[in-house]
Amino acid sequence: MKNINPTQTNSWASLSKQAKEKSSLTIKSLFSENKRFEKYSIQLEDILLDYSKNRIDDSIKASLFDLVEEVNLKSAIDAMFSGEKINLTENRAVLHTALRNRSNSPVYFEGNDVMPDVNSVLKQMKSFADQVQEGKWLGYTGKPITSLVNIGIGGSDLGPVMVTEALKPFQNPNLEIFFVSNVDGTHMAETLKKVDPETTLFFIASKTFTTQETMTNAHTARDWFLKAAKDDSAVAKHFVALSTNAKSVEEFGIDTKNMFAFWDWVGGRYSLWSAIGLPIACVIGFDNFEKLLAGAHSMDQHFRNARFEENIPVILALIGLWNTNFLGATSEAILPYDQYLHRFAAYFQQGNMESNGKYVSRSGEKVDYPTGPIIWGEPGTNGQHAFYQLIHQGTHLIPCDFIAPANSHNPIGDHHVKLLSNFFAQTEALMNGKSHDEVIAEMEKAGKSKEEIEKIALHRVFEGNRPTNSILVKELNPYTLGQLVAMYEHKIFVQGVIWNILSFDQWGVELGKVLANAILPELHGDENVSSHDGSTNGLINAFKAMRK
Ligand SMILES: O=P(O)(O)OC[C@H]1O[C@H](O)[C@H](O)[C@@H](O)[C@@H]1O
Repeated sequence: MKNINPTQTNSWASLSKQAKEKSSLTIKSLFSENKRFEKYSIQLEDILLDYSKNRIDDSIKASLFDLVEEVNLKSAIDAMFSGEKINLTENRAVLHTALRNRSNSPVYFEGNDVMPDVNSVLKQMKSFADQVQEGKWLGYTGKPITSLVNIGIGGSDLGPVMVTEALKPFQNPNLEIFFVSNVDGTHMAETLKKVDPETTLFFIASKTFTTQETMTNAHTARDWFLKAAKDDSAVAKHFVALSTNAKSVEEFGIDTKNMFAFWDWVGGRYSLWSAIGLPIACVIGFDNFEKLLAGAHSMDQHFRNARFEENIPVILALIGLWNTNFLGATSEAILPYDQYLHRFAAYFQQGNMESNGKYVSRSGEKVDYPTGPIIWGEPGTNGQHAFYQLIHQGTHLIPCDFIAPANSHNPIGDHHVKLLSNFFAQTEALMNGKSHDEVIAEMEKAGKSKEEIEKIALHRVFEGNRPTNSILVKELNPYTLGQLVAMYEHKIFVQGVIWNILSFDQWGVELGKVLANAILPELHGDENVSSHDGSTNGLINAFKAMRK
């Protein structure tokens, strides 16, 4: 992968120029071209992306595609898929695509095909998941497992949470799943109240098997379990490990035959396709887990092979880049019109922000352009009654991705058409807005007095011209969810390549961890602490005083 400062490219210069010249360009006006929807939308199997409601015309679009040529995106994609160590600071390859490589064609890492290992863990996962699904995996008193508790954090939590929530309609009704991530004892305590040691299976999910939160929770769960089981040998029936670190798994007391392995070329936030996905496979069944992988694989193929002009992740990346670097947006909202996707934005908060929240370039210099935006969002229509006010009339430009399924798993009465009418209306409103004249005409028609119109009219004006993407999916199922997740993963990758940053490390999470480890012993005992700055000392000492 080349080291190219994007701002030094010709296309960047052209985009900057166009951003200035076309600062008054309105999305609405772009629809004077009546084929805009056809030209600015793209369908891949059951997913339709409409990106026509963006402040992008043909020449901006052309310059954006020039930019990916200038930064050599094609070779970067090849480097990732072919196992090059593109995670330079950790000297690691980035091969989560191999985990869902349903074609089984060889994928080489350091000269060896990784597919036999990938397939062998998938086989082990299938055998285990089948037993849990069929009620054949029995606890220490001979009862089938009914409760699954995943103990993990970050990438070892968010993916399985998001997917199991999204695919609830596919869940085995005999199984219930819980997630404990926070080191706050409350998370564990409240979960343990709901489960029975005889019928509970714990998944200790940690790539490193050293993460403080996860290890603390795992020990607490084991103590709780042994208090009931009173027999160390029962642990084997109730604890499995999902990790790359066999040594620490063994030290914890989990038999390595109950360990499901993955490899350091799988990044934590890209790991739901690996053994980290075992709890997913257990609750929705292995067949459905394979469909999730197949969906992601189909998006991988599309990303790798489609021309950039027809490439969904590339297009999404370029639109995001335009909004961030040329229109000044600092955040992006992900707004699923599907209650099952209620953790989708949270999942991609880690995906995006841990990947592209970086100010140092690949060459070790401080970048002088914005990189990854803040990602946030909640399901519609709840968001509409909470924060859409700011999206419509606030001072920040917030590009939004609206996502909706055409068919609901719960077709009750007219709920779904009501939901979808909002999905369509919001992007229309964000684009068109409502002019002062329209407001006045509307108020006059409603018989409002001149004084009232004068007093209120301006507050009822919507500037509009706020960019959105709409992603319509025939149905939310394992396959389409796999596609959607891989789509955003690759969007993040493309943006990282253009911004010339390293998307697959996460040094920014380290400092806080180290300082917390230094502070931890200081929290014991009564003596005053004076080793920090005034504020930190003051807070620690106040905490100690409150504890007395
Ligand atoms: O899976 P683990 O090794 O326990 O790591 C869990 C998480 O912790 C770290 O702080 C990283 O920032 C995350 O990327 C990772 O997913």
